[in-house]
Amino acid sequence: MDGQAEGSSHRRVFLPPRSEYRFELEPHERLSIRLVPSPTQTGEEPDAEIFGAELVSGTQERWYPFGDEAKAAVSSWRGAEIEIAGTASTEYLADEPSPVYTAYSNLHLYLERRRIEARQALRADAKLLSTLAGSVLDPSYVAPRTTDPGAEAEDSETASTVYRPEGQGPRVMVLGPESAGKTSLIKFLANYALRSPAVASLGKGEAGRVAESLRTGGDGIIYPNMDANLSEEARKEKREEEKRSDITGWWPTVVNLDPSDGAPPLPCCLSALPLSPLPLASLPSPSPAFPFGTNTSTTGAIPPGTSTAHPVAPLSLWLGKQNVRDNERHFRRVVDWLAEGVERRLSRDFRSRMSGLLIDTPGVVTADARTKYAFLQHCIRAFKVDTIVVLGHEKLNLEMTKLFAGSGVNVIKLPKSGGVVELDETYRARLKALQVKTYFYGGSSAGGNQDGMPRSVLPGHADPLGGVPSLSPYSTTIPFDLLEIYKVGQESLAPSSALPIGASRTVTETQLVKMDPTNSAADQTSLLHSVLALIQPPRGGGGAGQPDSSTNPTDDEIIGAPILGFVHVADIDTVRKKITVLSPSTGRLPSKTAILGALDWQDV
Ligand SMILES: Nc1ncnc2c1ncn2[C@@H]1O[C@H](COP(=O)(O)OP(=O)(O)OP(=O)(O)O)[C@@H](O)[C@H]1O
Repeated sequence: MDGQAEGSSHRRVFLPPRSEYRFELEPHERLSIRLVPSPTQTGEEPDAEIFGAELVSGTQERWYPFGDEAKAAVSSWRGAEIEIAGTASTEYLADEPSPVYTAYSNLHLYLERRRIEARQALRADAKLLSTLAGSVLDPSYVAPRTTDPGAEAEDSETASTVYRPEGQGPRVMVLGPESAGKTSLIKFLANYALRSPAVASLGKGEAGRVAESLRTGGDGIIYPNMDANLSEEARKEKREEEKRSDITGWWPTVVNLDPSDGAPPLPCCLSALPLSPLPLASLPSPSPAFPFGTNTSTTGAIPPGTSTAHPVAPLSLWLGKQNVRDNERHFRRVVDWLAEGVERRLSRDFRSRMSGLLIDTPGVVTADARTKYAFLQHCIRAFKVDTIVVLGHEKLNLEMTKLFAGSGVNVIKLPKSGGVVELDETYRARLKALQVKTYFYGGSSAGGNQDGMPRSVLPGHADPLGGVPSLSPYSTTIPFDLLEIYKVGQESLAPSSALPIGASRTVTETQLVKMDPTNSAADQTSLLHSVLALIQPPRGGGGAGQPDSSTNPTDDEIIGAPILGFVHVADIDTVRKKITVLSPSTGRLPSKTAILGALDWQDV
């Protein structure tokens, strides 16, 4: 296709009502789609959406770009005509009915009812309201961490009794085998929630205050005495404005517990992404590198996009592995910390609380049945899941129903969509490399092909996919002893003679080990070309020229610390005892405390 004038491939496709047009892009293929504004055959307004994100037609042609091997489907309730530019080696109109129009939208309606009930409960509960609006948390509304470090899953039930369900929106977990369409369903449910005509407010005027807070650069969270300092006149003006602005749409939090390729912001992370219907209520699907919108917080370099919903203050923790089964005990610990972060948020942000959680999970494999899905059970308890959705897996559905019978957890079976694409290992490896590359170098537009030949830019492709600008990564050289790097659960390489008498050399699989690049050649080797997560220094950081910790932080302080950014280890100078790292933006690194995982990358 390279070198071919893509303008020649403009074509129109007619979508009958409740149909689905699917496409799958190969490497180097790009596509643009727009909704043609002409009325349907029955004279109705046409409509089209991609995983629940509406395509908007207007007087000006509005094109939606796709690339990076994106695979998706355009669905239409009333029927529509779409115009397509570019080529896709696979594209077809589905010949079987899509579950989007039946099972998936029914699920959304059920969740919508649950959110409205939660809103009613919140509006009616004065004590809870004052708690939520307060900056001081009432501990009775915060679920504590479910387990103590190292405790087994079975112990966790007793610890969760303090949790209060009042005013909680639905907490949905989507389960299924690999490539069941779990992430796509989460995106669909998130988009439908964001687009809802409901107003996530506590009553008249609340939405205006949220808007005001966001407009003035705040976090959109309403604190109790925010109005107290205003003059009477300013208050009156505000009340007037509040009447005018009612933000519609819920504020769901997507929790991603699947650290494999495609995880936001990078593989090996577990994240909670509180979504906001402002400025625009949709998570589009231009590239699989950003499955849930662009994530700005960890780079500091990417300005929030105006064309996509983006998370407000997302929380990412470092698992350091792409497969949760590689070290399940460690996974559970990270999950507990993430759940605690989410719980704190839901206790002070009423809109997130009433909107609920949408939890994406790694695909289950047959081996999980042997351990009774122990890691899933742990996550379900940690996040106080009340609705389990099983996508296209009879046995898993039966087993979940049995496991949670009588526990108040609702298990719902949904069909898998025929459009879901099985992704192979080489695709997954390319996606992982693309995510890392995009993090450091930003997006690349489709301005030229590999031979440097200019090619006609497809409509909508002048800017990089996802609106992520190109970045010029910055390299910093740091002495070994200034950067504290930890790794999880590997045997210490100290010679036995250096250990106290009687001490065993084994380090438990969840213990954190401080790396020693000065003395350990093995540590130097494992650091080179790795991507390190920089975490919030547990004890406040050490300032310029000083290491972050004077005393060793505890394991939990490190595991539970939010990720502030990532660096790539480009070079290790063993003679000068320095490490050269690449970061996406200039300026001081956000932290000098890092964790190593299994994520590495080389620019090829
Ligand atoms: N209806 C559809 N039409 C076309 N492509 C689709 C459709 N539904 C899903 N896909 C694509 O199929 C692929 C797999 O779907 P998805 O990522 O949702 O599955 P998953 O169950 O989350 O997979 P994993 O187990 O890898 O997490 C994705 O590239 C997605 O965009």
